Amino acid sequence: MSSGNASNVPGIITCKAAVAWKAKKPLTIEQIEVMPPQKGEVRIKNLFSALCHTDAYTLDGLDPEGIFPVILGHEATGIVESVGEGVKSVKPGDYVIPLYIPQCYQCEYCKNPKTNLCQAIRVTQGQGTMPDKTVRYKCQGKDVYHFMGCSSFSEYSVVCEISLCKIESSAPLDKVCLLGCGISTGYGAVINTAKVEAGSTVAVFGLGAVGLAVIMGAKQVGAKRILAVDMNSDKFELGKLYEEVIMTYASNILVIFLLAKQFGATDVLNPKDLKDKVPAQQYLVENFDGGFDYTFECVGNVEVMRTALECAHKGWGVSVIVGVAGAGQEIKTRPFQLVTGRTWKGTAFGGWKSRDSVPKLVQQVIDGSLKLDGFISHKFPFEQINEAFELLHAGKALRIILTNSTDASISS
Ligand SMILES: NC(=O)C1=CN([C@@H]2O[C@H](COP(=O)(O)OP(=O)(O)OC[C@H]3O[C@@H](n4cnc5c(N)ncnc54)[C@H](O)[C@@H]3O)[C@@H](O)[C@H]2O)C=CC1
Ligand SMILES: N[C@@H](CCC(=O)N[C@@H](CSC=O)C(=O)NCC(=O)O)C(=O)O
Ligand SMILES: [Zn+2]
Ligand SMILES: [Zn+2]
Repeated sequence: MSSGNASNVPGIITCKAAVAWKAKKPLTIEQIEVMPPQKGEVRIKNLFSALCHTDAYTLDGLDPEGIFPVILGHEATGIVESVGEGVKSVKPGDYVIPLYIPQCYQCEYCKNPKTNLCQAIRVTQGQGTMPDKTVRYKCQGKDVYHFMGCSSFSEYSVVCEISLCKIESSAPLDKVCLLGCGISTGYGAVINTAKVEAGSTVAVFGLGAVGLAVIMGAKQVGAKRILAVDMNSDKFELGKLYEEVIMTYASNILVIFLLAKQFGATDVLNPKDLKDKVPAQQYLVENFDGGFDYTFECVGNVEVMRTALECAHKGWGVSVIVGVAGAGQEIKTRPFQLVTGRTWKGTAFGGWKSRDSVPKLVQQVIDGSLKLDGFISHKFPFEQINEAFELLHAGKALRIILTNSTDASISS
């Protein structure tokens, strides 16, 4: 790797990255060139990054904004390597979490307490570039696009200063990467978006890390009944999935794999078990006191979104869409469902204003009030990234942490 020069101006870094050249094809580990950070930009060394379903969705060609070749990845912890002109909030050596929803503090969205959707760089971020409409990555002489403003499946990446938060150096860096997306999203969906009250009833569809974080949040706020729904019954109990994972990937498994019930679910349902093909919403309304106070869709399936809305309680039930549906998909229901008092909402990053909130969530991890271990099923070296995608697709993993850098150290 070559870095820097005699005048202290950062130079091009040559390092490894997992490049997605095309949709639906495995990533390839390549030598890439990472340009120096420009005005308002920061170059970071990614230490740990985790896979989110949204990375798989984009690699599968389902994202209308998907663009290739690209470096995916958006749940990471890193260390600042160099900063561009004008950068004040971080300096080389600071530990950081990249944020796919930035916080500029200046746009009308940042000034509005009702939203976390800073729009300062949204257009160019969606086009896979930095705000000046150019990219900072090259591979085999070709430009490679950025992803969600993060591209953490690279040893080094360049991100906007407004897309970074500085975190405590004492944080467990190999775990708090999860706060860059999935766990913050599920937890925030409960706390910020739905504002679930103690004593509520809750149904959660989809028991990946996002859905399990919803369950964790619902339990924390004192929900009295939490139904966990998944087509994969292995997600309900500590056991079956765990045993299979141990047998297959014995060298990589962590001995912490808590599933729906361990997170706080009081009831579980596999819709495949419903007799006589009764629609799931009908079954749920009939068997759960007319429906739930709050429901959360954490799958990305528009049929499930409809079920989640229609099993929210008549008169007051609120259904939150968390899952991201594929290009061309649309939601539908009878308007009568809304006329009769159900509310349909959505959430991005759990409603957290990112730079203000993520350092506080990290602090909660440090003080032990927010626990992340149960969301981590595997830790792999970065080079095993394709195996990690296969496990996620097969429903045999929650969050898989990739160790991006040889000098990253793992907390106990
Ligand atoms: N709105 C936001 O800000 C964010 C949205 N997401 C989205 O949230 C969703 C969940 O993400 P992860 O937990 O990472 O995914 P995951 O792939 O780990 O988990 C999804 C779960 O849904 C289950 N599932 C699949 N089909 C189902 C069905 N018909 N009914 C019930 N369960 C079903 C799977 O078995 C799996 O357990 C994805 O769509 C992802 O793109 C993720 C992060 C942030
Ligand atoms: N690019 C897609 C939409 C993808 C999407 O909805 N992303 C979520 C985060 S998913 C994280 O894992 C999100 O927060 N979106 C807000 C945003 O401004 O993109 C499409 O074009 O439909
Ligand atoms: Zn994500
Ligand atoms: Zn803003």
